Amino acid sequence: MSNLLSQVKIAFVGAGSMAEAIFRGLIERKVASPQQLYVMNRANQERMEQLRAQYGVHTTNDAQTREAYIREADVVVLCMKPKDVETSFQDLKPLFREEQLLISVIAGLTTDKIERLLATRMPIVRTMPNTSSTIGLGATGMCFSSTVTPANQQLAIDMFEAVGIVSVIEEDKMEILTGVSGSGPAYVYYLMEAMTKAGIEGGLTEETARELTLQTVLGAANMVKLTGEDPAELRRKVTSPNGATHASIQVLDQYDFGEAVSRAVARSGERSKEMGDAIAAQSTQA
Ligand SMILES: NC(=O)C1=CN([C@@H]2O[C@H](COP(=O)(O)OP(=O)(O)OC[C@H]3O[C@@H](n4cnc5c(N)ncnc54)[C@H](OP(=O)(O)O)[C@@H]3O)[C@@H](O)[C@H]2O)C=CC1
Ligand SMILES: O=C(O)[C@@H]1CCC=N1
Repeated sequence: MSNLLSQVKIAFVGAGSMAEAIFRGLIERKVASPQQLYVMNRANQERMEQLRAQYGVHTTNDAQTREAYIREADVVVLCMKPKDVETSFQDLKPLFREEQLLISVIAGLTTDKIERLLATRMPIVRTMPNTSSTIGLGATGMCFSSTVTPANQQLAIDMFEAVGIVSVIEEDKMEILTGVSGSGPAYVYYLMEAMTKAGIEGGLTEETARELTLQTVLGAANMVKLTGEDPAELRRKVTSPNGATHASIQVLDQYDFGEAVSRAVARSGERSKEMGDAIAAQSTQA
C-alpha cells in the first residue's frame, strides 16, 4: 500500500450510510486519521454533530465551509443520492481543480457523464462499494476515467482495499456488479429476516431464531472462504439424499429461487442504469 493515503485530505460530499461505511472503515483500520477526513451534507445538522462526536472527523453543513472543504481536498468522494446529483454538481463545478481526484460511489452514473456534467477532464474513479465496508469486509467494484494516473489508481485501490476487497473491472460491467455486490448485502439480510421469522413462527424464541440464523450465515460464508470449496459442492454435502434439506431445496426450486435471485440481480443493474440515465436527462433539460 502506498503511504499517500495517510497524507491526503479526503472530502465526503454527502454523509449518509455509504459515506459513513467508508470513512468509519478507514478510521477503524487506521488507514486515515479523522483529521484527514472532511464530511458534509446540506441540511441535517444533527447528523453532522453525531458523526463529529462519534468519529472526530471534520463536519459541516454550512455552505461556505463546505466550499472550503472541497477546494482544499486532495480527494473528493461523491456520496449523494442520484436524485441530488444535478443540483449538487452545479454547486461543485466551480470548486474543483484538475489536480484533485474525484471518486464517485453513485449508482449508475458513468465517468463519461460525470465529465460532461462537470465539464472537466479531472481524474474520475467510479466505484460501487457496499455497506460491509463499515467493518472492513466490503466488496468494491472500480473503474477509471482515462485521466487517472497509475499513482491515483493505486490510491483509490488502497482506499477501498482498506475496507475490503476491490475488483477493477470494465465500466460496462459496473451495473451487473451493482446487482451482485452493491445491493447484495440486502439479499442476505432479506434471507436472514425470512429464516428468523420462520423459526419464530415454528416456535423458537426470537433470540434463539436470530442467533441461529446469524451463526448459520456466518458459518456458511466462512465455509466457502476457508475451505475454498464451491458453494454448490458445500450445498451437496448438507443435502442428504431424500433428506430434510433435499425436501426444503425442492420447495425453493418450486418457487424458482435461482431465477428470483438472478432477476433481482439483473433488476438492480437495470435500475442503476435508469438512475444514471435520468441524471443525464435532467441535466440536458436544464
Ligand atoms: N447504501 C448503499 O448500500 C450503497 C450506496 N451507494 C451509493 O451511495 C450514494 C449515497 O447513498 P446512501 O449513503 O445510501 O444515501 P443517504 O441518503 O444515506 O445519504 C445521502 C447524503 O447526501 C447528502 N447530500 C445530498 N445532496 C448533497 C449535496 N448537494 N451536498 C452535500 N451533501 C448532500 C444528504 O444529506 P442532506 O440531505 O442533509 O444534504 C445525505 O447525508 C448513492 O448515490 C448510492 O447509489 C453505493 C453503494 C452502496
Ligand atoms: O440501492 C441503491 O440504489 C444503492 C446502490 C447499491 C446499493 N444501494
